[in-house]
Amino acid sequence: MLKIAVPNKGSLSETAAQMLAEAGYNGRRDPRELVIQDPKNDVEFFYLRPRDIATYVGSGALDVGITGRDLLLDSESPAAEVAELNFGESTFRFAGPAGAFENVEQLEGRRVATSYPGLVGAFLAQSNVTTTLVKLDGAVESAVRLGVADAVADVVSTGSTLRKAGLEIFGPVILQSTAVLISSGIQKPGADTLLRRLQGVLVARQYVLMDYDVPRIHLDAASALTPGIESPTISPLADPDWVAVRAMVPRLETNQIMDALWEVGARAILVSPIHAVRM
Ligand SMILES: Nc1ncnc2c1ncn2[C@@H]1O[C@H](COP(=O)(O)OP(=O)(O)OP(=O)(O)O)[C@@H](O)[C@H]1O
Ligand SMILES: O=P(O)(O)OC[C@H]1O[C@H](OP(=O)(O)OP(=O)(O)O)[C@H](O)[C@@H]1O
Ligand SMILES: [Mg+2]
Repeated sequence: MLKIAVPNKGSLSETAAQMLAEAGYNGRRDPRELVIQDPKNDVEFFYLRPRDIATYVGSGALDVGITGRDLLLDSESPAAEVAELNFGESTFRFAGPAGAFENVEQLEGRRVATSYPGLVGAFLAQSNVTTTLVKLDGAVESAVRLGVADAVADVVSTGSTLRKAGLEIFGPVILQSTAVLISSGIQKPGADTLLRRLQGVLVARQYVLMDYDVPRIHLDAASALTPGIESPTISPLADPDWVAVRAMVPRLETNQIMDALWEVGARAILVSPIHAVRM
């Protein structure tokens, strides 16, 4: 039975659970449940703190897991990143009081607060900068105002938490993070199926199905707008001068593509959601 680690709390937990449900796996109903078996799919889910997931997977106690790339690197676990999961996107940055710092070298001899001492320590060492790391559990943005650190290094998404704390980003991007699927490195039955199903969920979310009719003489122009993944499906219509076309198109480009198709003579343009995909 494949043992899968899933975040039990925090920013990643809801989307991770939703993706697994869309991928056809059983989820937990009670948020206090720690382990859930899904015998039909021959998998078992362990609900753990996202920060601990890389440790469990890296040790081989669990086979695969969903966590953040920043947490994986911070843990220094030997678990390997298998795929990006297109949620939980953030950057990891240094920040300090407005105007106080311009580059990472200016942190020499200063105090830097972070919940990611492994990640930040490795980055500073690589940059040949010696600092005192102040290890905090969260809300690190308050550390400067409260006088326990001169700067912070933390997860930034919209930047609003930093702004509210009167801090400004400076220096290089420490890391671009995203939710990732990680593996112990030992190939277990079911791991490939999990990956394929999750990738199917990502594609189903990113694409819609577009159908339209177009005069045969304009087919090349229309097909160029909707090349699909491999190539569009072209079907004959009762009227020999017209054809029907079906292709997957990126969800975010739906309206621009419909406008452009209309311009080249396509009509009866229909868009439908994709519920599941196996590429
Ligand atoms: N605002 C955010 N936007 C996107 N990703 C985030 C955000 N905050 C944290 N993350 C990501 O979530 C993961 C952190 O998991 P963690 O359990 O610490 O979540 P959290 O939201 O900080 O929860 P908590 O602080 O309540 O424990 C990291 O991979 C981090 O990059
Ligand atoms: O750039 P923003 O969109 O403001 O998001 C970034 C903030 O979100 C997370 O905080 P969280 O709410 O998880 O609290 P924590 O610091 O206690 O973990 C992260 O640690 C940052 O503080
Ligand atoms: Mg947090």
